[in-house]
Amino acid sequence: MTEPLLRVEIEEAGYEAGKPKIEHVTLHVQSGKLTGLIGPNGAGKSTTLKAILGLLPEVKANVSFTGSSDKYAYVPEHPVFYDTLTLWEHLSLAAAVYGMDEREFERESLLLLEKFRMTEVRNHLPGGFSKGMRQKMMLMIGFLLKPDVYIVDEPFIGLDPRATKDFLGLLEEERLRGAGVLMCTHVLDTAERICDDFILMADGKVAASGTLDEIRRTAGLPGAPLFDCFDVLT
Ligand SMILES: Nc1ncnc2c1ncn2[C@@H]1O[C@H](COP(=O)(O)OP(=O)(O)OP(=O)(O)O)[C@@H](O)[C@H]1O
Repeated sequence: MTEPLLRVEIEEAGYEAGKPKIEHVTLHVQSGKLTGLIGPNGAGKSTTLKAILGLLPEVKANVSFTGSSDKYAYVPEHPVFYDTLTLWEHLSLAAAVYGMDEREFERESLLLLEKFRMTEVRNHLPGGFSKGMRQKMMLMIGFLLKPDVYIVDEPFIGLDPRATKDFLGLLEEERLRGAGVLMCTHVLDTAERICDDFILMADGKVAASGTLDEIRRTAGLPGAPLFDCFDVLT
């Protein structure tokens, strides 16, 4: 097996000393693969992402990004934005922070605006955007950076079916380019369709991991949909 782009071994992590919320979470994200992080509410998925991103006060873990450029994009579940910057200015700011070439920035941003059907609102402030439009803005910033690894927290909730399709199309392009994706989601039928492997969490631990067939074997449910395995294992 080739060297993963992201290697995570969390011994324990949490929000307060002596009160770990997750324990013994190991996961790898491979180039060109999409890993789904799934589990019921409160299972520890977001905590795992925060531990990976270095956003938690209490973490005992080894996290290594081994991609060529060490670049990753985090797309949060709840959009974070500046009230006084337009959509275009958000893209421009991200490009500047990552030292992107001006012409490449313009070309890629215009393409992304078109793909996400947001060209007409590119000079608008996100305060006036709908939930889905804000979510699209976050996704566009992620895609603009063309990172080795995408860490995406629940991307589907605010997106309408067409935007979901646009997003999945772009994700597929990125996967073909060799990017790896770690994605948290509750939308199990989509996860089942698009993910190469899964980490199923329950009660702060990994309840099962591997390909859908491996998850089915762990659940003792050959041929079953992911939803049924989820039910049995959590
Ligand atoms: N900021 C916080 N401070 C203290 N405890 C927290 C905090 N955020 C989450 N927790 C706790 O950590 C545990 C795991 O929560 P986490 O948010 O990781 O779950 P999740 O799997 O992402 O759930 P969901 O599907 O509902 O988003 C829960 O017991 C939760 O109460």
